[in-house]
Amino acid sequence: ARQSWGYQDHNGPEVWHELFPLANGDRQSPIAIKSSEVKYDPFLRPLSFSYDLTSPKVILNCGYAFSIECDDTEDRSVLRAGPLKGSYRLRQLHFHWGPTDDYGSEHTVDGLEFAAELHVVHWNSEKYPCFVDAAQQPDGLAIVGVLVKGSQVAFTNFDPSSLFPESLDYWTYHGSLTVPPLLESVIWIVLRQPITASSEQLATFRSLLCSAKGEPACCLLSNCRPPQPLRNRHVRAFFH
Ligand SMILES: N/C(=N\S(N)(=O)=O)N1CCCC1
Ligand SMILES: [Zn+2]
Repeated sequence: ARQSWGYQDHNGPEVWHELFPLANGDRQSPIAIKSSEVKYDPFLRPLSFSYDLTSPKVILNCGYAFSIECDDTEDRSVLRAGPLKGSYRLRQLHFHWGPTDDYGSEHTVDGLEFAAELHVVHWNSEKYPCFVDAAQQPDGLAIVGVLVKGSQVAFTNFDPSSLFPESLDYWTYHGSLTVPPLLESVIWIVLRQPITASSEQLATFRSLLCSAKGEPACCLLSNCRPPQPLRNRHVRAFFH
């Protein structure tokens, strides 16, 4: 079915509220992280993840990005600890990017926009039977956001942790999906240290098509939602 929303003027983030009223909700994502306003939380634990190389199954164009979909029928690849209670099962990973290397990340840090952003999506498999159910719950999903800055870098294998930066320092806050249905079910864990991608890799992102087969080719030049109001939320830091 034709996608009802996208990133162009007629169907982009500024009009998502027309079809998805949650767009104006109180825990929307992404946000602009202001490092001077985050609060160190000594009770936050280090992230703990274990990813099985065989979990990723397919890579596909999901219309708003390309995503690597994983087999989440059992607890083979999980994320634990950090700000989380219990364990969250790997579902999929995908990227967001912009029309040039100057911007394209969804979260920003002290006004800094990065070239792109990786999202590694997990769901609370201890409390809920499946991703779709978990996505309706305030503690249903945990998404690791990895900022990507433009430059030359080697880039290899499917193990999502191969894409994590050296430091696992992170900020965390309660938010939402950044794409419709914008469900406010996400515990965001945004890593402080960015990874790097080459200009050629970012250009390849932009060559992805958002037009359906048989339609005139239309490239997905950008798929990043701008930061949303923080409202009555605090961002906690794992690091000093
Ligand atoms: N995780 C997601 N979006 S995002 N950009 O919040 O990570 N989704 C997973 C399936 C539908 C959207
Ligand atoms: Zn995303």
